[in-house]
Amino acid sequence: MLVRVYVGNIVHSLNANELEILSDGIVGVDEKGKILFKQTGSLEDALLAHGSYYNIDDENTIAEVEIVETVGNQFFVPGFIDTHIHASQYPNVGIFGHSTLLDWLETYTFPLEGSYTDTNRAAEVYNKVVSRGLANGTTMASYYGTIHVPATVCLAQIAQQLGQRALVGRVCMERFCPEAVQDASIESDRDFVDKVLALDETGQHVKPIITPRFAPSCTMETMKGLAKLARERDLPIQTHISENSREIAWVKDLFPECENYTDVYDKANLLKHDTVLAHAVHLADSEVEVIKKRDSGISHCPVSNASIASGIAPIKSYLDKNVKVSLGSDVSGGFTTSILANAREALLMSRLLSERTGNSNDVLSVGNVLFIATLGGAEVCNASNFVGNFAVGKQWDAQLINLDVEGSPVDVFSWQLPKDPVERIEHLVHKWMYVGDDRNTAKVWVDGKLVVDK
Ligand SMILES: Nc1nc2[nH]cnc2c(=O)[nH]1
Ligand SMILES: [Zn+2]
Repeated sequence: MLVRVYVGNIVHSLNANELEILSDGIVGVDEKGKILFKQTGSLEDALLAHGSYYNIDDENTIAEVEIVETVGNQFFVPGFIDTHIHASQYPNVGIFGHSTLLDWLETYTFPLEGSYTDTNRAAEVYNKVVSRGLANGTTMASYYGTIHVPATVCLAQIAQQLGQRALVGRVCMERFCPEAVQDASIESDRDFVDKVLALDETGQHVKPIITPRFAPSCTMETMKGLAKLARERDLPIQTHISENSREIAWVKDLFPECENYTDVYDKANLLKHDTVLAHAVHLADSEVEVIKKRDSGISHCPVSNASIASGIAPIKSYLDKNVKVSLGSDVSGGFTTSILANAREALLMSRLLSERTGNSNDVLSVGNVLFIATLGGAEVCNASNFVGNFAVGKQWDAQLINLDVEGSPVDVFSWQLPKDPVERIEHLVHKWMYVGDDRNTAKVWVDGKLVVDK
């Protein structure tokens, strides 16, 4: 049996507030990408202790050990999980003018999405967006495609081919948009679900996710039908919630029988343990309570929330209330696929919020945002039993970060580095968080397989 051993500087989240930083870490991974052991100390001792994994399989076969060791200013971190990205909107990144949500949808988004009757165009865009995400260290993403079944199945196939884990949603919408982007037929959803389930029987690589666009796009009856389908087939759900003030007022008008935005989804039975709610910028405390009670998760999309001027979500308070929180790029409301850029924006926005509220507790730490970028994402996508950090038994979904790479945007001054090895890695992580980009993502593994090697 081949065992790959990852050695050296290892950084991962244990929970929202605790980063484990090892300078002499050793993680052993089997051929199927499963983490067999994680410890510190001497490599020789570790290999001896786990002899049964690498010694002699039978009289003639000596199993192989492959070692990947960090050198210089390098460290391993878990792959990023982007819990909210519209793959179909990728051609529009950077193109949003002065719009805000509702006019942005009409002006830029619906016309582009309507064009995915052309599956060749979809394939071109989806190859690019999945590759770009992987190059930025995103090992798993929860995608919105469009209403089109062939194009959205194609997105699932491309993620599978390129080796990125993906939840893939056919967007369901039926009103307040051009006819070219209306299809709320449950038959389309059943067809889509069957086709994506057929691609991967484990559900750990690609899986369908039920996707009512947002409350204004669907009637209560349609949302109830989708919730029933998700529950019958044990599938996750994704939608948008409480992103923009005008949108919230509109939802109030459209659903006068409901107490608030969250109540619309609750009455539709859409809130469950694997429901991903994007944005959650302007929730009332009572709504946060309901989301927590249903064990649904939030996808925080800070770059999008700044770009189309939606507002600042109080993420630290959600974490303090033990609500599940993750990060989403929300391409193309957000102009980058980079979850590192979103983690940085989350940090900055939390500082602005704290200035406004006068509450220093609103400030997120680097550890907090690394958590929501990785393990938090796994929790929100109901995948934390197999990815999100380097716990024994999970799969090796990881990035090798190299601050010394040629052309690196980060300059490290060796005389400035703390002597203590753990503090030294912490210093490097902060440098990466604020100054780094995809040039520093040297290698990416999904399921133990190397999918990016720059
Ligand atoms: N950011 C964002 N919000 C939405 N609300 C409904 N649809 C969308 C979308 O495509 N992007
Ligand atoms: Zn969105």
